[in-house]
Amino acid sequence: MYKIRTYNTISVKGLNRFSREDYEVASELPHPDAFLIRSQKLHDMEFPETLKAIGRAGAGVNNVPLERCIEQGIVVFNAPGANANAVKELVLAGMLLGSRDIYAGMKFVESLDQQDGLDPLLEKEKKRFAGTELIGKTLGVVGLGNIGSLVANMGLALGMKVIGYDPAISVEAAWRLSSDVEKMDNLNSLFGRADYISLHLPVLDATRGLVSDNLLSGVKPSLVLLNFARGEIVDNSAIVRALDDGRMHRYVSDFPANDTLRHPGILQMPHIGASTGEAEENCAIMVADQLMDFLENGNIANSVNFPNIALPRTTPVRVTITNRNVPKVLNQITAIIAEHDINIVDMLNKSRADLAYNIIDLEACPTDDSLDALRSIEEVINVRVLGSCQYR
Ligand SMILES: NC(=O)c1ccc[n+]([C@@H]2O[C@H](COP(=O)([O-])OP(=O)(O)OC[C@H]3O[C@@H](n4cnc5c(N)ncnc54)[C@H](O)[C@@H]3O)[C@@H](O)[C@H]2O)c1
Ligand SMILES: O=C(O)[C@H](O)COP(=O)(O)O
Repeated sequence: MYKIRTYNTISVKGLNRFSREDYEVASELPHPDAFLIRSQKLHDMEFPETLKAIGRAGAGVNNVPLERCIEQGIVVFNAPGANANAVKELVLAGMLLGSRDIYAGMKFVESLDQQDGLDPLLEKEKKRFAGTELIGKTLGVVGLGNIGSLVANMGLALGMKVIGYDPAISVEAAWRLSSDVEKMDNLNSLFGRADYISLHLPVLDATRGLVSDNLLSGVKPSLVLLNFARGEIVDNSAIVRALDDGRMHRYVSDFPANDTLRHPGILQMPHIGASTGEAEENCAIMVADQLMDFLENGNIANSVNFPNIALPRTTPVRVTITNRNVPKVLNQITAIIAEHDINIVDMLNKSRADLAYNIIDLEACPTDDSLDALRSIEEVINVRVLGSCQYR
């Protein structure tokens, strides 16, 4: 029986992927094989020794200590693209909220009491809530991955001119992107030209505080900056300075913070970019399927720290081995298996940065001694046996 410990609200459709016969799934579960999470912060958590995998039902993995997971051989999965449409649609709402004074206009209407002469009052006051249109304006998209590419294409569909910046765009994302999106060589040029800028990059050491006084020094006063990526990418004090000095128009953010609350130029939402039924289902289903294939077959798809790898099962007994990616480990592994007279039927080895991962299908169950020998190889991080073998 595999044990999945859940954090946050995970869609039932995803939870139902786990069969009752083979899986126990609950929020309070000792000795879990895997965590299934959304934005739960794991940096300060000591992981149980039984933990083999973490499934993030979403895109951003800044809440997971990836380096520690590599050291401990824990595979971290996410759900790339599964919530991209939900975010794209909220960006559209954000662009409209930033260009038309919808929020202030609605607050004004809510402040009114029933009265005679309501119509003339509305007609008199509506000039306070006039705005501008999106058509013909320039949209700058920073990060052209799953979400950014959808946002860029949406901008074109709205009749906007779209410019984009992504120094590490993937081939898949580049295929998705319309050739009408103009590629920018640097962020300063993008920030200098755009009327709307939408951020769709991960928070990393290199992107923390990226939107700073420097970048905001050359923007248009009409600028609406949209942040549905992560709060840490933007220096809030620089935003407040730019708004207070009239150097930009609005900041629309999915990441409220104490220093941005109640600023009239900042429109904030409570991190709801991915909070649609569809996105929650897509993410939970994708990650649940990935976790099951990993726990049952050792295959890895959409990991953010391990190589992606899949080998069709050729025998009932499969061993997976994670090791540090240095020379001669594979030789030692196959030598130990041969010394114990076990036939390898099929195997696959893949590496990613400092990690290597092996899937080995065997003709018979490995013995206790052979497993001890494999685990004692200095560079081996973990060894799993998948199949109904009995051990002491
Ligand atoms: N508000 C929400 O609820 C919500 C929902 C989903 C994702 N997100 C955030 O949005 C981010 C992007 O999501 P995604 O699904 O598009 O991810 P993705 O991995 O598909 O795309 C991210 C893109 O950013 C690019 N990038 C990296 N560093 C960059 C830099 N310095 N400048 C410009 N581009 C850079 C990458 O090359 C990649 O193409 C996530 O990391 C997450 O933090 C927020
Ligand atoms: O990175 C993501 O996928 C989003 O920030 C969504 O986070 P959530 O799953 O907590 O809504």
